[in-house]
Amino acid sequence: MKKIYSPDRSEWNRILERPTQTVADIEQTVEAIFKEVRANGDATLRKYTEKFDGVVLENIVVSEDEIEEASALVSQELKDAIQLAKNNIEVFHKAQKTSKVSVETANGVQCWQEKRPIQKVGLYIPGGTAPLFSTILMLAVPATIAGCEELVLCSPPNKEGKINPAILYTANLCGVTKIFKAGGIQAIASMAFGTESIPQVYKIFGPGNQFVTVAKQIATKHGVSIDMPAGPSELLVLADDSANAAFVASDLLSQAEHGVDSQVVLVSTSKDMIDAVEKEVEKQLQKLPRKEIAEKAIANSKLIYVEDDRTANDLINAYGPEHYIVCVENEDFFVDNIKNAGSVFIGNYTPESAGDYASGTNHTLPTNGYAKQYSGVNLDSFMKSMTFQKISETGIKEIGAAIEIMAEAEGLEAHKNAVTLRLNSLNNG
Ligand SMILES: NC(=O)c1ccc[n+]([C@@H]2O[C@H](COP(=O)([O-])OP(=O)(O)OC[C@H]3O[C@@H](n4cnc5c(N)ncnc54)[C@H](O)[C@@H]3O)[C@@H](O)[C@H]2O)c1
Ligand SMILES: N[C@H](CO)Cc1c[nH]c[nH+]1
Ligand SMILES: [Zn+2]
Repeated sequence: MKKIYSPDRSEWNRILERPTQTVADIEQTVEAIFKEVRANGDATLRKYTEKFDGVVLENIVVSEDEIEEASALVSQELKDAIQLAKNNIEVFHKAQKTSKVSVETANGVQCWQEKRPIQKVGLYIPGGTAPLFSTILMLAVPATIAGCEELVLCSPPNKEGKINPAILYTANLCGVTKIFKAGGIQAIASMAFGTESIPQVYKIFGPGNQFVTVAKQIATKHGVSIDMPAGPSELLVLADDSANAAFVASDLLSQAEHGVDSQVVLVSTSKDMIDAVEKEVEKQLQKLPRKEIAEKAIANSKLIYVEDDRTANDLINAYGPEHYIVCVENEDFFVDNIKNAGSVFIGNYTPESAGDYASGTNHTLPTNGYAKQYSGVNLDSFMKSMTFQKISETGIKEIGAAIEIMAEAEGLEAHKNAVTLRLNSLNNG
């Protein structure tokens, strides 16, 4: 990890640059695969599954038998843990329901706003380096609470042409029945355009590596919307001397082990804490089964010393981390003043892993600085807000003249006429 002391503000962007490829880097590859999928559907999906996942697919659609077999391969202990996590995620996302907003803006003019579910949604479940079955809970649970009608799930197959049993078990538990063996760019393209096997959807959700993330961004040019760019995992920990260095190191490593392009950062006003965390990271790293991956991510990561709380807070807002752990005595100041972060974890006993799995919050979150403008997945992500209005005879008399004047000023006579006809009919009647 690179130690940086009191960096000048002008250097912050450079120091905190993400190791991730962006749209510009892989746009051409993505567009070429999109074009092929659009033209040749399943045949292209098979071709790129062979190329990128190294498997010749027998079937793209997961069968009922495969789902049944998978359930038998998942231990009761894991099933119970998944159930506990599902319950908490349901509680938190059900609590996000809001009632309709209705107001009489002028005498006889009633306006209201209601939410309606997005009918067809695509759920991407990462499976390249680890089978992230927890992501199904994060997507299928809110989609179901929202009332989405069609849930389409894609996840990359392994070398045997199968999807991990825990993914199939969790999908089935969440009532997802349309499950397809498709990963990466080819999966996103398939959901964007539809193929012989995979239905086209209106909005694509879910995290993934840089190829998945850029493919989702490109999909928006082809009429599909997305939750947000949710790419390689990131964590920023803010710690002072009240933090536990071993806990902090374990949190940094928890996100470093996701992928070589994960980014983890420690910000501290204590040089002693920085040194202690560095030692702990080195110690804990040796014991990790995914040491090789975590080591590469850690090599890219930063330990940053800043002189005071205000500078620390400004730097964190300039970075906009996906996950932000606050482990300092002065926690209220930082919690009150965070403007850009996907999800915030407060105190020594709130590991980021809790949000990844079981506390109830959603782990599908904006990365690469997109926390500055995007929310993480939540119940509203699966809904659209629609407005309604009903205007009475009194109401049109109340606002009609203003509409006529404004329409005329914009040179739109037909607009004006739609009001004038009604006012005349009321005046003549
Ligand atoms: N931001 C979030 O909310 C969030 C949540 C969970 C996971 N994540 C991130 O998701 C990612 C999961 O990545 P993963 O790789 O394990 O699984 P993945 O399913 O996202 O990607 C695997 C697919 O990538 C494609 N691929 C691999 N190499 C390629 C290449 N050279 N060219 C084109 N396509 C290629 C393959 O088709 C493969 O199926 C990690 O980076 C993790 O940090 C983010
Ligand atoms: N930390 C990931 C979000 O960046 C989510 C996840 C799933 N499983 C474990 N972690
Ligand atoms: Zn994680």
